[in-house]
Amino acid sequence: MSMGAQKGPVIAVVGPSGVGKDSLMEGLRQADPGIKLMRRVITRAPEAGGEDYTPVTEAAFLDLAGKGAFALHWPAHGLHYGIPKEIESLRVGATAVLVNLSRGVLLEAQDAFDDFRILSVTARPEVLAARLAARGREDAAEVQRRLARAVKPLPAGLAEVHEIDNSGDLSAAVTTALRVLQPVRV
Ligand SMILES: Nc1ncnc2c1ncn2[C@@H]1O[C@H](COP(=O)(O)OP(=O)(O)O)[C@@H](O)[C@H]1O
Ligand SMILES: O=P(O)(O)OC[C@H]1O[C@H](OP(=O)(O)OP(=O)(O)O)[C@H](O)[C@@H]1O
Repeated sequence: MSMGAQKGPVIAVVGPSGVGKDSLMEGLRQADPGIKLMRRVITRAPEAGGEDYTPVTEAAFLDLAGKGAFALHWPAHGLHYGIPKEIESLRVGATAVLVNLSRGVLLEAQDAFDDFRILSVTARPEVLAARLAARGREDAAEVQRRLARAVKPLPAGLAEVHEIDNSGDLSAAVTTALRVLQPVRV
């Protein structure tokens, strides 16, 4: 890193499956090219659709974790997810780096990053169900399991949480999110 290079904050985007985390992140990047998205390492089959991710086998994931390659990693939905330590270099010169995290790793993330904020995305339950069905990445049984964990609360002790309702138009949620991120810009 060059002397004096500015590091953008890490913005965790969290909320239940189908709420629109990835859509909101993509909308924010399109609205401001200085906003970067952190690509996750996931033990999900390649070409499953949705977000841009790095697909790996379970053995490769465990090897990477063992080598200390991840700033954060966690299991969910029968998969493993990892955030490579390269997130720190992505922050350099960025307005912000957005990363899709489990609600379960937020306290750990708050300790891991020196400038950390949270966008907590919400939508009405019937909206979640309709969106997961329409997305079509998971089968009906997996959709039901995801809906069952939709109400999981955020942990206590988080310093900065901004709630964004994405029950309506995505563009409205993007506009609201840009507004709440405004004060963090330098
Ligand atoms: N505001 C919105 N209005 C309509 N559809 C939406 C909206 N936000 C997201 N979607 C759609 O809902 C589905 C789930 O969104 P996604 O971004 O994959 O959610 P998440 O990453 O939280 O699981 C996708 O098919 C997406 O296109
Ligand atoms: O502990 P939770 O807050 O419930 O989150 C569990 C997992 O769900 C999301 O994954 P993913 O983006 O693969 O699924 P989604 O797009 O259906 O939310 C999120 O990024 C976590 O990895």
